[in-house]
Amino acid sequence: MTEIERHSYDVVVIGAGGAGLRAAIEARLQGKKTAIISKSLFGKAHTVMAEGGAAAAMGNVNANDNWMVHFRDTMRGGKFMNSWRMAELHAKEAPERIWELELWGALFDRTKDGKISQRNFGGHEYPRLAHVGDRTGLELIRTAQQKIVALQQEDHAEHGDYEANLKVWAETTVTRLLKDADGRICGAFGYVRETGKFVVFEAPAVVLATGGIGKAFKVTSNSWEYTGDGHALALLAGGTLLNMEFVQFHPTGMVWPPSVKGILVTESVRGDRGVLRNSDGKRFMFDYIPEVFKEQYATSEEEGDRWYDDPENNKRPPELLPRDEVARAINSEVKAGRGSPHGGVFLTVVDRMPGGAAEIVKRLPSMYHQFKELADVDITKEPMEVGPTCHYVMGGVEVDPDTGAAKVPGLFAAGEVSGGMHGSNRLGGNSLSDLLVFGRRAGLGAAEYVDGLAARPAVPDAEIEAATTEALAPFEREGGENPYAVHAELQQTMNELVGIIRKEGELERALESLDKLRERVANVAVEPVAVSDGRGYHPGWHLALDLRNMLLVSEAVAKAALERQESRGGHTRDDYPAMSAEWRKINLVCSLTGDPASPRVALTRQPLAPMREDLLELFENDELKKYLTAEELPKGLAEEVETQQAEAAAGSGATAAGAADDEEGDR
Ligand SMILES: Cc1cc2nc3c(=O)[nH]c(=O)nc-3n(C[C@H](O)[C@H](O)[C@H](O)COP(=O)(O)OP(=O)(O)OC[C@H]3O[C@@H](n4cnc5c(N)ncnc54)[C@H](O)[C@@H]3O)c2cc1C
Repeated sequence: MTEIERHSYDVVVIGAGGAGLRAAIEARLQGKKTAIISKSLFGKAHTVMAEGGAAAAMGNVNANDNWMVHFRDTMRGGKFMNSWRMAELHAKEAPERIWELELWGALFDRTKDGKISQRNFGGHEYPRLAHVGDRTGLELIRTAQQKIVALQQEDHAEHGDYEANLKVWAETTVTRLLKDADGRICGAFGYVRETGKFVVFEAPAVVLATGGIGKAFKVTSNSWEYTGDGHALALLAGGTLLNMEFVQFHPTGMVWPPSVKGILVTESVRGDRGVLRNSDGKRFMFDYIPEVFKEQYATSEEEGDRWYDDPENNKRPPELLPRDEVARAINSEVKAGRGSPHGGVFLTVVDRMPGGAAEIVKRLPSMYHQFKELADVDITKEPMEVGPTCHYVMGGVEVDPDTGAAKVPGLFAAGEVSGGMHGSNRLGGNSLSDLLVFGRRAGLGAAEYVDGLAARPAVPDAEIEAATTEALAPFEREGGENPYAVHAELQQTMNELVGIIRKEGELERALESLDKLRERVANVAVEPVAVSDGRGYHPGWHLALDLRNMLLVSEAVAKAALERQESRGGHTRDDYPAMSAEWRKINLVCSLTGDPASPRVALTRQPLAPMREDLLELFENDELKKYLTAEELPKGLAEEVETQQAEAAAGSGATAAGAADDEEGDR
């Protein structure tokens, strides 16, 4: 009989990054007995890697900034596929969450007059990223942990037990969500990594805050824990995932040496005057300004450079276009044979800052050390070599924007694991503020859900038995596959066939490969180790279990990418290069179907909710016409567009479908 510990909570938060910690703090503040479960060490969540900052329209550096401008930028960045309600809540609440963080002890960099400093970033009209050098995520996590310790001290004073109402389960991985007979969440099942011991967390509400999926790709900026666990846990529990085709490839990852390929070079380098050049020395981004952004970006180097000191009277340089645009531009330069020696392009800050080398080191300390230590490159003297790297998944658990509730009663999600907020492409800096805004909302949503229950759901024994059997299965197989070999093949498949530029034939090949990999994943085997019933800190076993998750999310990404026949944000189809207003209206929703022992991803098309009239009014008519179909436009404008289309059709004999610029696209 396998030994299993059992613990009971009101709210279980899976993940100790920014979203998880903020959700847990909120649930505890609402009086709920809360557990935080994290497969990484406490304090080592992926959020600590966030460098650039947290976007919030506080207007500290440019008083013209406000939530409406931030909302507009976010919708533009996401190419209007965002859940507009999430983008609205985010833009309105982000400043409050940053000030709250400051009250809890965060030490942001300051402006000369003592306000929280804000820096420029791609796609943001005004300097908007609150930051701590280039270590903002670390400060966010440090502050949230400090708040958690403060709450634990309060609990100790009241109950004589620090963990009476808020306990952290570090290095503990959840492998299954548990449901009661009525299909409601009743807990989670996992193992302690150090000992391999199994634990059941009984709880009526679970918040998923597990981050992203980058480890399904070979070249990624993401850390080891990004194996799509939360996405897969939601699917396996009957939840749905939204628009998984949208995967962000950050334009600037390190390309050399091979051991560090993919590690991020923060966008702050470009925000702080860094420029991109090809092997001819040309500042090539001026050749890649898409139609939809022509109004907002400089067309000459001189104007772009003037913008840093006088943003009111100049347009921003195209190095600060949204990430998808910059990533595709770099990809095109490399493909055209104008890349750097190791397959990227050059990014340089040499001679670009008024304070010279000393200012570079001061403003970009982590980047200076990263290149010096990992690549032996002194960025104050030499350019960096950079190229696209899988960075962020916009797709994620389909949630109610206000409460973070997923489709399964009792399940909530926040942060990178959730979908909708960023549409087809996330703006830099919008994730850290997303974690705070929606982490808080999900914690609150979970607490209110628990308050509304007449009785706690019971955990059926069969659920625990099934989860135990599944977790032990890799030990039961003899002569099976090596999990590392299977993982390497999965990553290669995703990188090569479902990467930055996609084509129908390649996506079909990817799905065939994933089919074969499914059989191999079902056959991965590991040997017991010498301690703790054979399961004491056993990375091979951990990977064997994570593979199920990576396979499911890979299938979701590949299927959705094959279905969406347009190019938009983090989804570029070589065979459908234009953006289509008709496709914009469609969310692709993934769920699981078939044999529960070997489920398959099923896709359905779901209409995107039309934007509220008062939000539509925040945009210029010309901009709306570029994204929306005629019937989605405000009444007067729709009539104007219909007349134009009718005239165009009569003149050319062509059939006009969708909005005026529908098939013009933006790349
Ligand atoms: C290098 C880098 C720099 C970035 N810079 C910025 C930036 O400047 N600004 C910005 O806005 N965004 C930035 N991002 C994006 C941002 O950091 C992430 O999107 C964000 O931190 C995700 O936070 P999260 O709380 O959703 O997840 P995470 O911080 O990743 O936390 C996930 C947590 O879930 C846990 N977990 C996962 N699976 C399980 C499981 N099965 N069981 C138990 N626990 C589990 C993990 O251990 C971890 O504790 C950056 C990303 C990278 C890679």
